[in-house]
Amino acid sequence: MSVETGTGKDTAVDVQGLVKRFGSFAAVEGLDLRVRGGEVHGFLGPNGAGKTTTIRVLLGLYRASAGRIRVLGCDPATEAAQVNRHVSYVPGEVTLWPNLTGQEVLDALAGLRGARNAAAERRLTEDFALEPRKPVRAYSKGNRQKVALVAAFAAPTDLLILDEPTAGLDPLMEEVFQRCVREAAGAGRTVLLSSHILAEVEDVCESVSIIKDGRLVESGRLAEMRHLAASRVTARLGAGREAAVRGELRTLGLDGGESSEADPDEPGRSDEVRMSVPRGQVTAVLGVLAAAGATDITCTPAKLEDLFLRHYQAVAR
Ligand SMILES: Nc1ncnc2c1ncn2[C@@H]1O[C@H](COP(=O)(O)OP(=O)(O)OP(=O)(O)O)[C@@H](O)[C@H]1O
Repeated sequence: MSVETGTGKDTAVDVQGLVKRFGSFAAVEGLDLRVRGGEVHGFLGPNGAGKTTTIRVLLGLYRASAGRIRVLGCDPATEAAQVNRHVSYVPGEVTLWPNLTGQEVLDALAGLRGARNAAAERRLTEDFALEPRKPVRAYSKGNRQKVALVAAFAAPTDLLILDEPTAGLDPLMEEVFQRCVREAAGAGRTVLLSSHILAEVEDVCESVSIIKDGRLVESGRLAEMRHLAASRVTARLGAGREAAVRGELRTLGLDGGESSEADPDEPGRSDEVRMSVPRGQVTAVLGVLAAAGATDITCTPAKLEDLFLRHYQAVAR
């Protein structure tokens, strides 16, 4: 199945003005979300932001209260079977039939789907070090998660919707997961990844949407976000230079930075200044610091984590 061509670019997920109410409570309030075909798209937001609710609407498990939703060109409210044929879904808490073995679960899931790539399944079972002969009731949370991941990646689907899929995976398996995501994208599949593991998102996603209180607060390509985010600059200033340097930083439109007191146990050491500097001003700031004879100058490029965390603060509704 090919993705929808609706906005000039192939769009795998196209959500406009989604509202989902539970009684009088709006879990999602006018959300726009667009995922282009073939990209790995991070779906971020604090607890309770509405990610799982949105995903459930995408899968046709919840009916939207309002909005236009298209998944691979289909409306999940009326074409859920069509959507589910072409979508792999992994929830954060996988529940499986406890009396079946891992392999029997994979057989059952493939049977329900009606399509299977047995070779991919065998390879993924090995990659994720899954013990397919064990009964599911003997599996740890991480192992149950692995069964769902093997089934999802092995299925011949165009879109993977992964809702906190790596909760419970150990670091080695996290690596396998990231490799699988990259391979899926390399094969032209689209991935929508909801995750609280910011490093994971930073490593595998090309673009992200951040939601809060059921609304989109930021969306875009990570490379561009990185470019917009500020760098961290620290330096040590000689005694008596601080006021002059702060004055010069203010003329550049910066707030002069924070400073830490000189360590009383090390009287020879001067004060440290720390500041957040927009990328375009880094060269000018380094020039000011160098001219003032600053030492131990460090400049750390923007971490996406800082950008993300900005949106996680002040969550209370
Ligand atoms: N079936 C439901 N009935 C009533 N309220 C619900 C229901 N499902 C979710 N909610 C509420 O909707 C809001 C959004 O929940 P949702 O699970 O979508 O958030 P989330 O972004 O996935 O959070 P988390 O990161 O914690 O998994 C929350 O306030 C939640 O309590």
